Amino acid sequence: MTKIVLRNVEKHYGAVSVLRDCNLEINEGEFIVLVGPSGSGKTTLLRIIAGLEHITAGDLYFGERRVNDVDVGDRDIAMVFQNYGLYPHMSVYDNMAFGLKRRKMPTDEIDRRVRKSAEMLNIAPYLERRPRQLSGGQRQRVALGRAIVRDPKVFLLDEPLSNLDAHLRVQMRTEIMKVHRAVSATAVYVTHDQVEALTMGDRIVVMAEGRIHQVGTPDELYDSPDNKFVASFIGTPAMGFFDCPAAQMNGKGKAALAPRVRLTDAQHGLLSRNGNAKVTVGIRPERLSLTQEADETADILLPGRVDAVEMLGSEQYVHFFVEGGELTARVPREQQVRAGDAVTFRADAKHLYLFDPESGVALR
Ligand SMILES: Nc1ncnc2c1ncn2[C@@H]1O[C@H](COP(=O)(O)OP(=O)(O)OP(=O)(O)O)[C@@H](O)[C@H]1O
Repeated sequence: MTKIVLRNVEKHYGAVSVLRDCNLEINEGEFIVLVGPSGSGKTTLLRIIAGLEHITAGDLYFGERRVNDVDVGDRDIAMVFQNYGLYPHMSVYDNMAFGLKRRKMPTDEIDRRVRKSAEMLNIAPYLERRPRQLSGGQRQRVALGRAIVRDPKVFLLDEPLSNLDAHLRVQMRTEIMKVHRAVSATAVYVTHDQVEALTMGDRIVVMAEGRIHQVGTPDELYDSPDNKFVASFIGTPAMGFFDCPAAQMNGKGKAALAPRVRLTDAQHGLLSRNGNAKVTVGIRPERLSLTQEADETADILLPGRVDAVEMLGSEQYVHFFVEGGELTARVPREQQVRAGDAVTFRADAKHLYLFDPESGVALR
């Protein structure tokens, strides 16, 4: 186990800046997930931790030791990749033993470690097979096994489940977390899938365009996103937004189709402190429910028109336009809603998120 610290890390390829001013502390034994859209710099950050990429500026520490210039082989890390990286001509056993043999570990110790890891990962019956004789899920277990036999201080995983089907992916998430607990190494896991991030991470690092936007526990990111990007990226279906003049937020509603927004006193205070003429309002889909236009009890009343309905079996996602934006609501399947319908949704003021429309920063 080791603590990993990044201070003001930058990565440029020539004139192209790929990572900008990245600061992060990963605690000993923690399972950290780097999540973000394609091209946000997750893999680059992971490869920097591995020592596969050089840092353009800034510092990287493993514990107290500055490792900017330490070779991959001297960092005591193990990596698991999306494409497994197994040797096709070797048996599962030899794939797992390979790294240990190269380090001249005694044969009986290698055997003990390979068999113990194979037991843990339920691949003991396949030790004599070649990788091509295994399913995708079994190959991924071998790749994990090869990493854990080395008993590394740091475990780096780059989209290890993205080649697996949806069902297997869910199963392997649990397996990986079990393995992590058993080996108690510090783990850094890259994914573009926010559900994977929320279910696996002790903490999550949300990245976009080479920057770290927010670091927090799944609850912190879900409940208190620092900006509109994090708010929209974390959560399925995604949070919807509409822009609203601050002056309209007095409970009256300007026109027949304008949202009626009756804020809490605290939210009014926030708006006047920030001095915004306009504000972006965000609402999570599970906080909206269908109501009538004349609903006098609602803090927030949102008349709109249905854009599309996604049926999911147990429930449906209703996407609807309101003045200033588009929202999504989770609606019980019994409630009949069709594209083109005029609808009115309600929400409680305490479930609103307020953002600066220019910068996207959450108002606090
Ligand atoms: N060797 C390189 N030379 C120039 N640009 C590069 C190089 N490697 C990566 N990049 C660029 O750096 C950016 C970040 O890439 P990176 O692979 O880290 O993103 P990512 O978040 O892991 O994306 P993905 O989820 O698609 O793998 C991308 O815009 C990519 O094109």
